[in-house]
Amino acid sequence: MPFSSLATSQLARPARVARRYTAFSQAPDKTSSTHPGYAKTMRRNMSVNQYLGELLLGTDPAMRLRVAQTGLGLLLMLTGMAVVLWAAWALHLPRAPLHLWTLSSLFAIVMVYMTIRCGWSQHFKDPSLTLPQMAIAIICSASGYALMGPVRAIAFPNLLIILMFGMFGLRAASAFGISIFALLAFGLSMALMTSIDPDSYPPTVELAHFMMLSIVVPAVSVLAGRLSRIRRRLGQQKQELTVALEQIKLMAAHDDLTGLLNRRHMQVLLEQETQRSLRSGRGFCLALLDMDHFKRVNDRHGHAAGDAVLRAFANSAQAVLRRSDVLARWGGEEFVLMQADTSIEFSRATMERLREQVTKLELTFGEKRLHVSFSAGLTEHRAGESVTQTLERADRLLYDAKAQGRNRVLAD
Ligand SMILES: Nc1nc2c(ncn2[C@@H]2O[C@H](COP(=O)(O)OP(=O)(O)OP(=O)(O)O)[C@@H](O)[C@H]2O)c(=O)[nH]1
Repeated sequence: MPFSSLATSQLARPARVARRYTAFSQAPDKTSSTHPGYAKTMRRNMSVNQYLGELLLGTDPAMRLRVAQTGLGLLLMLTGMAVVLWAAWALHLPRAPLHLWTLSSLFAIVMVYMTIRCGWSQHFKDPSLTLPQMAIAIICSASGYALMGPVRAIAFPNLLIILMFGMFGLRAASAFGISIFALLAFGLSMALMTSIDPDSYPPTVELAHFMMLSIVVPAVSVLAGRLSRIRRRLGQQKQELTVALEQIKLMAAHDDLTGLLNRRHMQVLLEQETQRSLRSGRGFCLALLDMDHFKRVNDRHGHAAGDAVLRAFANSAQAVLRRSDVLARWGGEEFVLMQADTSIEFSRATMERLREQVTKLELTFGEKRLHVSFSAGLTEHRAGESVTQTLERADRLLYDAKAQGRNRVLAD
């Protein structure tokens, strides 16, 4: 090959490789997120996974958890059975009884799964069927022990797993009951095999097995019972914390004396309403209310009477206002009312109704009777302005209302 052609061919190679690479990289790759079919493929894959997940576990989160836990337990049983079958095959043990055992155990497993998955178990106090599941697994294990001959010791760790698995959810009495049941089932299996086949199941060995089980099984049940108590206590504490958190949230948002929203929370709501109004173009009305001559109430009747007046005002206001209206204690004897999606005319009418209602209030302190009133400045939030600007306008109107003799609502 002439040098020039060699050179050309050698030089041309990288270019071809590069072209091939480019062609390859530009080929429609369905696994690439830029490929138009990618989203569709992902959707299809997702839906297959979702479909299988929903078919096996269900959609209700509590049911999914229950079935998943049962599934894990059953999977362990299945793998245990596989080990037994393998050992039987390797040691040339009689197959027929083991196959019958495998089939009946599989039937029991499927029945348990179906009972939980189909929701039939929800009629019971414990929808996870912990005790029946454990009892079935123990019976399978004890009957397997009778068939496994030289490899029957496999059944012991299996029994411990069953006990550990189920006992987390059981109360101490049930945990104790099921461990007695396990001892009886294994004791029966051992006694039976000792009398039927003493060569493979020598009485001394079986007695030693049983004695060991009698020590280990109750010990596991005690430990599992303790764990279950800790778990229950943690659950209870979590519940108490949730309730406490709810109370704290409530207290953080409300005023102790009147039960109305407090200033901090109202400020958040006002900001939210301003943003909402900016997006929707629908305004809201704001009123600043202040009790008249409140200092005099305190001075003449005492601070407790002043507190009672504030509470009475809050109660009667809530009776007049709509559920969508938000009234908050702004501080001292001052309140803020926010009415969303409300015209100023409607808002003014509401304020007048409230004013009349409050003037009709009659509070008695011993011999003395007390009438109160409030003054208010009412305005509409204007698009684009801040809450502070709206509040300042309401405050100016309130000031004017006070200046004009009190017990009145001034709106702009
Ligand atoms: N009882 C009681 N009094 C309060 C509370 N918060 C504030 N006050 C009192 O409310 C009074 C407010 O008085 P001022 O601001 O002078 O106003 P006013 O007497 O209502 O007079 P005008 O507003 O001009 O009608 C003060 O005496 C405060 O001590 C409270 O929670 N309970």
